[in-house]
Amino acid sequence: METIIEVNGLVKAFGNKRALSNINFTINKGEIFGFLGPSGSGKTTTVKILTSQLLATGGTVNVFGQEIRKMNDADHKRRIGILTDNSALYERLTIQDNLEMFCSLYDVENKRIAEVLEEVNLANDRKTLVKKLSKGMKQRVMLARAMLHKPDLLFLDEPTSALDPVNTLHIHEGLRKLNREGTTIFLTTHNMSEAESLCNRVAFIHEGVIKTIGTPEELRLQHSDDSLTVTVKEEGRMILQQNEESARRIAGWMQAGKLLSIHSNEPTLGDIFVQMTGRELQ
Ligand SMILES: Nc1ncnc2c1ncn2[C@@H]1O[C@H](COP(=O)(O)OP(=O)(O)OP(=O)(O)O)[C@@H](O)[C@H]1O
Repeated sequence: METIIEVNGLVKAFGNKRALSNINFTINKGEIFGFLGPSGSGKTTTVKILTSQLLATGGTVNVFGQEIRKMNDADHKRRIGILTDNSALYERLTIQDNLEMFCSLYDVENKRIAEVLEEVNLANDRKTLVKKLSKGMKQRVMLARAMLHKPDLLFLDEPTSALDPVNTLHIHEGLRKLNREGTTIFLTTHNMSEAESLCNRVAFIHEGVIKTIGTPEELRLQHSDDSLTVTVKEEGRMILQQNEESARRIAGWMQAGKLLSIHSNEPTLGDIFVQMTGRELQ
């Protein structure tokens, strides 16, 4: 499997404040990797270091097999797409003109613009001036810009933070499509349902330390308490532990046609985050 990002012992300090402590992880080609943590946990700092906008204090970061500090050549930059809160747009130009400028910079044909605008649900707004757009629409234009050149690696810092649920779903579809076409995605979020629906693997970061890394499924299984919630006619809803006694009671309710629903109590990623850190993700 091809490694796209390899981070070893990453440390970042701002003066005497440590924002990141001994961060280690690897991301393989084709993954959608989620970096989950509450505000101030170190997500943006990590993205900035991985995209060479900020220098690390210690440790090593390799992207596409090359040390990030040596990654200045245009070819490498061309392979990366970035959406962060400091991605700027030209306010006095239209969406189309903004994207055309980026096309010429990255040697992409203008016809690609229609495709990305479709993916971010802005196909009918391409002639609108950026200064007239809402915050969520601007975020979608910035996302379109980051996707325009079909980068091998896409960094998204809170990509749907300003979006309503309908546009969030639309964007998720667009990101899955880009991922199927070969783009590896590194995504930061404090939205656990976004991580559950999009990410192959997630890392939990808290106060600059990675608490755990795994697939959402692995993490749910590791933290599941094996209990079941059952709803029974005339008796209501109850929680049962999985054992012989519960199996006998469930079989009895089934025979009597009284079992209305049964499901395992798997924790959400948000529940697991609280279990591990004592803090909510939001
Ligand atoms: N330029 C800076 N100077 C000093 N401290 C900084 C600087 N940038 C970030 N920090 C501190 O580093 C820590 C991590 O910040 P970071 O922006 O990476 O968090 P985050 O997880 O991205 O938060 P959010 O979800 O709010 O964007 C915070 O304590 C923050 O105050």
